Amino acid sequence: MIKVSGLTKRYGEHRALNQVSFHIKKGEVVGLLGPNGAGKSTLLNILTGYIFANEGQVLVDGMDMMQSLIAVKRKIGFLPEKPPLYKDMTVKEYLLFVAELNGIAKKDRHQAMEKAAHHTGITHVIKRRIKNLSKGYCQRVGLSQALIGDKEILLLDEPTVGLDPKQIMDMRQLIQELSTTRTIIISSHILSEISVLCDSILLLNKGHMIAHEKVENMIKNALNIHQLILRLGLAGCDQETIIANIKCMEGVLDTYLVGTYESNTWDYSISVNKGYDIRTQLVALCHEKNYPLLMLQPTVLTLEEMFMKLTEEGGA
Ligand SMILES: Nc1ncnc2c1ncn2[C@@H]1O[C@H](COP(=O)(O)OP(=O)(O)OP(=O)(O)O)[C@@H](O)[C@H]1O
Repeated sequence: MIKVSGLTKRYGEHRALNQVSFHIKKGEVVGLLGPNGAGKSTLLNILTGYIFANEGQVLVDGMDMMQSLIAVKRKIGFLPEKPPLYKDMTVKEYLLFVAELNGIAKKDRHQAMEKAAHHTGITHVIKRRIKNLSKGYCQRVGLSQALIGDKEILLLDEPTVGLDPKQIMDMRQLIQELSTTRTIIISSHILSEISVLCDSILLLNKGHMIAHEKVENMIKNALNIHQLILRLGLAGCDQETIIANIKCMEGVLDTYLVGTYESNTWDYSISVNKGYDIRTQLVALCHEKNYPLLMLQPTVLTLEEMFMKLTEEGGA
């Protein structure tokens, strides 16, 4: 449904996107993740046709975005982080206006407005002024404007930001309902939200795409890495040598200094491939090198830690 190849966007010398390629199938719900400045908004803005890339190609349903911009735009609905609402209008006036902007014939606008309002459950407030609605309802109005014109693809930028817990649950349920018949990309910082709503995760970091994985694989990968926290007393320990000694053990993926959680101690995080239990070796190493071993605690990598691992320096 959406095929992106070699997309690069430069702002002056800075590359906000660097050779990004991915393929999203019809009906897929994709979570767009990445730390601040990763390029998420830039990517969404290119996919909505709001800005253009310097290099690369976007195909939507087989149509080249550059060559068939209007036809592509007709397929894509966009809910920006701050929906473009005219607060003095009633919901009905606003949605009719959006229908007009979408090029819908006058005789069909009313029906398009009603359909979108029905989808998002705001039919009972269409006569109210937008400025008098709660944030949750404003977000629903924003979603309705994205749906007007039976859009096949929805791009949702941080759709639950600023909502209270009840509104968040309602919004998620709404997105789940819409996802049964649409292709959706959701940009979010909330990993639990992405793992509930999405089929796959597209992870960006500093303009590079570093993963496009099914959510279940991402979780499985996280579970496949075991993590140990090793606490050593300071006496006679050279941190770099300790890290080097641990890193050369079989099965160890990474080791780094976490910090101090108890006076005169250092905690080290050790990631180990599933199937390896290096605890006995670690105890032997500490004994041999006289490292004061104070704690050795296994933990499981959460999706958040997996995300941190992939987006940290050199994580790709
Ligand atoms: N109009 C612009 N002019 C110059 N640089 C820009 C412009 N827009 C974005 N950038 C830069 O491009 C990079 C990617 O920005 P973008 O807003 O796409 O990231 P993001 O992943 O959406 O971040 P956030 O989560 O903070 O919204 C950042 O370094 C940003 O400073």
